[in-house]
Amino acid sequence: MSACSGPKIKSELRVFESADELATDLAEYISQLSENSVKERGCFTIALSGGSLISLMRKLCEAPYDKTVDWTKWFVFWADERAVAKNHIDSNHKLTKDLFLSKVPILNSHVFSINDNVTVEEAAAEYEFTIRQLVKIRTVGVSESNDCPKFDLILLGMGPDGHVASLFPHHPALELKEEWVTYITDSPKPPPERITFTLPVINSASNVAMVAVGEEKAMAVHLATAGAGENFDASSLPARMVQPTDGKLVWFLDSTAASVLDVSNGGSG
Ligand SMILES: O=C1O[C@H](COP(=O)(O)O)[C@@H](O)[C@H](O)[C@H]1O
Repeated sequence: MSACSGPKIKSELRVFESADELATDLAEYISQLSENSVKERGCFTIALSGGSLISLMRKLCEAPYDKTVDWTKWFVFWADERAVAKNHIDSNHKLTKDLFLSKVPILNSHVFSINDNVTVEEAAAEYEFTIRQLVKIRTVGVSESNDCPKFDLILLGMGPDGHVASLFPHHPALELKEEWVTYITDSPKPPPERITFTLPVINSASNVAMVAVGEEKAMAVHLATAGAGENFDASSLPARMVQPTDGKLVWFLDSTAASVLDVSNGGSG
């Protein structure tokens, strides 16, 4: 692995020769954050995305983590979900259940999946209400800078277009300031209806990890991490808008996703 500080305050880039090496380090990173949060707060709140990220978490289900992580203290959320049935192939919940949740002893009552039996508008409102209740009792922390939830860790994948969670380039959802959770009905990537955390929630987390593998993401990685000119339109690249206010951002990249990194960023490519 080569590591370096990213261009923004409190960000770090980790570049790995292979996706397998990335998966090894990602498991260790998550397990360390879990241990710290359980020590400090008595629980660990983690929000997951879908896509390639979930298979990159595979080493967490193996030794030593299967036995060393305090799974009963985990509270699991989704940074975004597609509006399909929970047993549908496109469901982020199904993917997570098949590849991760079914392999570790996280309590069912600590898994906060998004309702697939109501409209996206209702599901978003219900999910936000649930999170508000958990913030009230401090299972989920609260940001010192605003009233947003402060998840211990939000894990984000990134599409080749730079989308994160279900926040897509130039979408009005990128502008939301008050909402914690919103819905969209016009996703450029199918399925069109989705529920997603807003940027204020993502940027209020204690830790955000951005995970990207594959050459098709190299240009988006470069643009999201490089210094930008004054005229750069941030909304053209949602990943660039991920800038935790008080938390720490770490990028996990394989060598192909890092292949266009600026040398000035310290990226080894
Ligand atoms: O549609 C989505 O795509 C992104 C990126 O997925 P990837 O397979 O290219 O890594 C994912 O992070 C998001 O959760 C998902 O809904």
